[in-house]
Amino acid sequence: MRNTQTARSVAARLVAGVLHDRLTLADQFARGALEPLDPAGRARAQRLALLTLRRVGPVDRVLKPLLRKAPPPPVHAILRVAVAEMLAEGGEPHGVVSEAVAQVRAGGRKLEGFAGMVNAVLRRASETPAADFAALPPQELPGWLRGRLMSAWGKPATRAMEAAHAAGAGLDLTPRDGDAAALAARLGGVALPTGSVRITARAQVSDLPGYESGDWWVQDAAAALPAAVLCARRGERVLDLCAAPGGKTLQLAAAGASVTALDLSESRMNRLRQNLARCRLGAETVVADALDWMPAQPFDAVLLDAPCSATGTIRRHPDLPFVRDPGGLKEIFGLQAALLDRALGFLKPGGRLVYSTCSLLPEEGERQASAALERHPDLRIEQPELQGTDPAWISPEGGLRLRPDFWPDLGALDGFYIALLRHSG
Ligand SMILES: C[S@@+](CC[C@H](N)C(=O)[O-])C[C@H]1O[C@@H](n2cnc3c(N)ncnc32)[C@H](O)[C@@H]1O
Repeated sequence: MRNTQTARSVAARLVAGVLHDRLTLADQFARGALEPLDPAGRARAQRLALLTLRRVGPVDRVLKPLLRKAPPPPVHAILRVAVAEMLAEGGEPHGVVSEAVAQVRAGGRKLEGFAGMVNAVLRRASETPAADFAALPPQELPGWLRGRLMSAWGKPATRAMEAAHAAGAGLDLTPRDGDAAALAARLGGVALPTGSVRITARAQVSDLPGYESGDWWVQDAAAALPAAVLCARRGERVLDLCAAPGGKTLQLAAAGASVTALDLSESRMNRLRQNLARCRLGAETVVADALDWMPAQPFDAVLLDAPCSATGTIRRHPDLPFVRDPGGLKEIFGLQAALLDRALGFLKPGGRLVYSTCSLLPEEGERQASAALERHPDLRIEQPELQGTDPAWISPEGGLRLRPDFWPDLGALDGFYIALLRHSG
């Protein structure tokens, strides 16, 4: 095959992998999908795939009237990536169209017959004014998730979340020394009200000043808040349960706590250890199932960042809605409740627990906290007091609800739920 190893062709294969084979981008990267490219090509292929997946709905609105029937998945993906590049990124039509045609020609006997159609369709698509494309409704969430979000948060909020998903996410950093203003000035970013730094310019993470010396780590502004709510103090014994790859462990260790980080996954725990080493921070690491493990001594505080649907992270992972379905949700809700009960048993009397999930579903947030209060009559929920958060984000039971339609002027944040729980004594 000729011409199959460009950023555009790899992007098209990634998009087909998500939309047709229902593979996450992470799975495809792990299988070596980016390997044929140099570092700049890899970054470009990822960017193009993300750009396309965030706009499949609008792209298909442009393509549908131009197609007599759906072409084979590899051709469809080439068309989708090309339309996204031309209409959302201002890609120069001549170059985009001729490479798309070359990709189809290089696709062997099954695909080469589509070259003429691809040429004609993309030329017509390129005539769409960019402003008309930008005005199309954003990519909709799949029905199972959209329905749940509509009933939890209402139609306007769900639409606003879809718009935030389409807009994507900047690069958020957590400063090791907590000085967001200084780090923002050093890197040309913006200090966010909650203490994270947002980099809006395109940047290669490992090229940014302070990466090697571990002066900061990548962490969405919302993901930085569970540890902020826990507010670990120097010398406290803190358990980070479900810890890997360790963004929250780094925060707890940077606060001076004596941290035990536990996770089920050895490979993810290795990433946590690498992150600790880069940031010159220390923690005890344990690879174990939290449901079987027993600590030698109870803890002052526990942070339980439970496994979840990850529906709060679609800004960063636009592949998720296409590959996930509601199957398995009940099981994960049950695991969250079991982990919460287990984690409460690891606390000293009067100790505190932060329960968090990067989910938009109340079943993984508000309802888990309320159900825990019912199961444990001596448990109470304390309202978190955090700089930069809006009092309207406190939900009726007292937890903190974060959604991607919040902070529209600052570039949004991931969806999260955070509750601070304490035994009465
Ligand atoms: C949401 S992620 C944690 C992210 C992490 N807290 C951070 O800030 O980087 C959930 C983690 O739970 C771990 N996990 C799932 N089930 C577990 C169990 N039964 N015991 C321990 N860890 C578990 C997964 O391996 C995964 O790393």
